[in-house]
Amino acid sequence: MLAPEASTTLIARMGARARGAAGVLASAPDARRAEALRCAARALSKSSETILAANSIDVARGQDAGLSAAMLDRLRLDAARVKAIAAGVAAVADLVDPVGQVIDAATRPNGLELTRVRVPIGVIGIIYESRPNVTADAAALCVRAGNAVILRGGTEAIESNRAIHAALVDGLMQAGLPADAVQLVPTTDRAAVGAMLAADGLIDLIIPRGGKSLVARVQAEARVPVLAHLDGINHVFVHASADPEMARRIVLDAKMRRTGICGAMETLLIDRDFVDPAMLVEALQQAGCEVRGDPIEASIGEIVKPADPADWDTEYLDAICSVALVDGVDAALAHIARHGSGHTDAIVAADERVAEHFLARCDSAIVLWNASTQFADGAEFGLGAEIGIATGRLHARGPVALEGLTTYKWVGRGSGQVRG
Ligand SMILES: NC(=O)C1=CN([C@@H]2O[C@H](COP(=O)(O)OP(=O)(O)OC[C@H]3O[C@@H](n4cnc5c(N)ncnc54)[C@H](OP(=O)(O)O)[C@@H]3O)[C@@H](O)[C@H]2O)C=CC1
Ligand SMILES: N[C@@H](CCC(=O)OP(=O)(O)O)C(=O)O
Repeated sequence: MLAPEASTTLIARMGARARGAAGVLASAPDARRAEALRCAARALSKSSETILAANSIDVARGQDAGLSAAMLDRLRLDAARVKAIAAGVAAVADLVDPVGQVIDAATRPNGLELTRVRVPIGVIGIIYESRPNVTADAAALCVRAGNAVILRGGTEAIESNRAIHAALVDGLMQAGLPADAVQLVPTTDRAAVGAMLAADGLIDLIIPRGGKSLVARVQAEARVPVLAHLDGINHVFVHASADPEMARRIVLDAKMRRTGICGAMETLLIDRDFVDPAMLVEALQQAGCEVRGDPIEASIGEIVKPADPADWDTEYLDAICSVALVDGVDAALAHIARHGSGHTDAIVAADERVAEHFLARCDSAIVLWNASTQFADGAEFGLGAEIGIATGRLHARGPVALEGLTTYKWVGRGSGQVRG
């Protein structure tokens, strides 16, 4: 266990080094930042065996600790996955540089020319789950957008993360950029997470990517601005006007394509006037999903397990789903407002007016009409990659990639104007 003062000192040192590196990155030419990522991609490929050996230590420890099959799958690497990680880093190098982009420009009546120009945020701290590919993805996106990053990955992935981090640093140094641009918190002690959350002035933005326990800690302790990437209690609402076959396909995909990702549907809301609610419930059950609902509602078919109040607020991340009948779109919106987590919610409807009402009123980061919630993904949105899905209310919502990792500044060009 680290004493709180020791973790504060550790993060303060890392933050100071990151600040120095952020200055270098922000002024480095685009080609240099891109080159660093290409070198890092090559270093990752070359270190494949070292990374896999480190990963096998993590996986063995995870097995001993009784990690679930889903968590072990997220943790485990093989040669193909390492290759995909390296390819992902190289792909970020090919994205268009956001730094220096002019967002808009105007000339004031007095002749003062104003532009808004994209700039890096500075030092970003990311706290994320035990999934080693996130170490490379997050670092690559931060560096490409001119930011230094402090990475705090999940405990179970520490050895894998150390090996991946070493390759990333190798790439930075080959391109003449500072190693301190990408730092990995060297301890798994959660005191370091607390120190990151309190590191105002050292870290400019914290991105917490995780579930309930992390949410609670961030809410209680964060003194640094937070771009929350939190849980996905996602809904699909099937309106009375929905085409039944389209509804069936979307509901099945939203729940069952991958049950363990944050974009999976957790609650199905069906309009009481929809033609065949039981068909949707049966389709889920036949696909192996446990459906929890109100067994008294005969029209939703045979419900083996009743839903209790906690179900509406549960992110199962598993082949389990809650289902409720609701009276129209406004009742669905009220349910989502009460129980949703601001991640991704969808409506299936043929009635355009109802769908547009839902899209306008549902206040989640991603709202979809006639499409599966599993599209919540940076690559699917054409962003090239993602840090994750931002679930808060700040400027960057939904899939966050390069643009979300920048801020802007106003640049004024005058010819001697004074305000007088
Ligand atoms: N919105 C998005 O983009 C994404 C959201 N998620 C969400 O993440 C969750 C699944 O991931 P899971 O593995 O359970 O993630 P956890 O929330 O358990 O862990 C994520 C990270 O937070 C840390 N952490 C958790 N609780 C605390 C605490 N109390 N104090 C300090 N650090 C803490 C963990 O550290 P430690 O190693 O010590 O446990 C880990 O580094 C789901 O809710 C999923 O929806 C996942 C991916 C993307
Ligand atoms: N947005 C990504 C998944 C992000 C995610 O949920 O990650 P994880 O919980 O670590 O498996 C996708 O749709 O593939």
